[in-house]
Amino acid sequence: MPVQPVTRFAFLGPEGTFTEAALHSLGTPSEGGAVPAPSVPAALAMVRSGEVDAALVPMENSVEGSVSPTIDGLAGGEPLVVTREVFLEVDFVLGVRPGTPLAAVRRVASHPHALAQVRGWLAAHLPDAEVVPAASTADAARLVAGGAPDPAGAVVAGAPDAAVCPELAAERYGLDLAATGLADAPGAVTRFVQVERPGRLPAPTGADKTTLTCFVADRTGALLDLLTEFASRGISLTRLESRPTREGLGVYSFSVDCEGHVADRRVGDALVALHRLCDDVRFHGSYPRSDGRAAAEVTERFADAAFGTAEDWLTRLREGAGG
Ligand SMILES: O=C(O)C(=O)Cc1ccccc1
Repeated sequence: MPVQPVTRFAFLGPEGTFTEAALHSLGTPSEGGAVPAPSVPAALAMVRSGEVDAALVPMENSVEGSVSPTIDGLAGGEPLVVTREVFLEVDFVLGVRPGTPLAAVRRVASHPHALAQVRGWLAAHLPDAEVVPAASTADAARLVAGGAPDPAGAVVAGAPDAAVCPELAAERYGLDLAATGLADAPGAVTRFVQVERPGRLPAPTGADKTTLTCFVADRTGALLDLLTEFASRGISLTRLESRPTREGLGVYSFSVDCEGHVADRRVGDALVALHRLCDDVRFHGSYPRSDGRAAAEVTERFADAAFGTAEDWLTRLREGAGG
């Protein structure tokens, strides 16, 4: 299959988000090839409509866990596949309009995942501030910059007066840094994924991941059965998330990242079993692990050769041979 170069990327915007930093860390795209989207669903919609070739969106964070709009955006709608992942260490500053002292901050805005990672800092330093969600960290910075103090020195109603954001976003929107190093858990890492329309399957590298959504019937042991298909083939999961299907309380799908590539026999074999077992399985791609770590010990029993030998044996049996 010919590999089409990705030239136009949507990213969770506006300018100055962690997602944009992650995109630039990939060395892509070229001038004018990065298009800010107002939300994750909007970025995915731009891929589906063909307006862009790919989107870079946050998938999960080492402190706050999965980013639901990304998980749900893959699970529903026209098929999309992950073709690359990238990790970025994130830390936060408090951006304020120039001249605003910390004591004057009444309302703090940011992306919910950022707010969750600075909860302790906010409780210690701004215990009375109202905390409001924004579409992204940079959107919060943009909103703060747009707010102006009224002549009496109070903040115009509605605008937040501080943003929890990357230092780059504070700079981009002309904000002062009222505080730096806000993260409650230093060294937190966010994983971003490159999402495309199906049609391009990255070649196996020996250190890959595969992403799936499994829709299981509402019955006793369904999750155990699903997990068994991976475990019995020596496949480790690197992420497992249950998400409501919106059909009613108690009806869930499972979003799974596992080690290995669909071209690996053990992964292909597990997918066949899951297809038989589940109401539906959506394949969201196989792609290289960004840490390059090979699947934890693919032992001889789970290697491609072992599957080949076993299948040859079955073929001989079906041809009437004994053994
Ligand atoms: O809002 C951003 O800057 C994002 O890219 C999403 C996000 C939010 C918090 C941590 C990591 C990524």
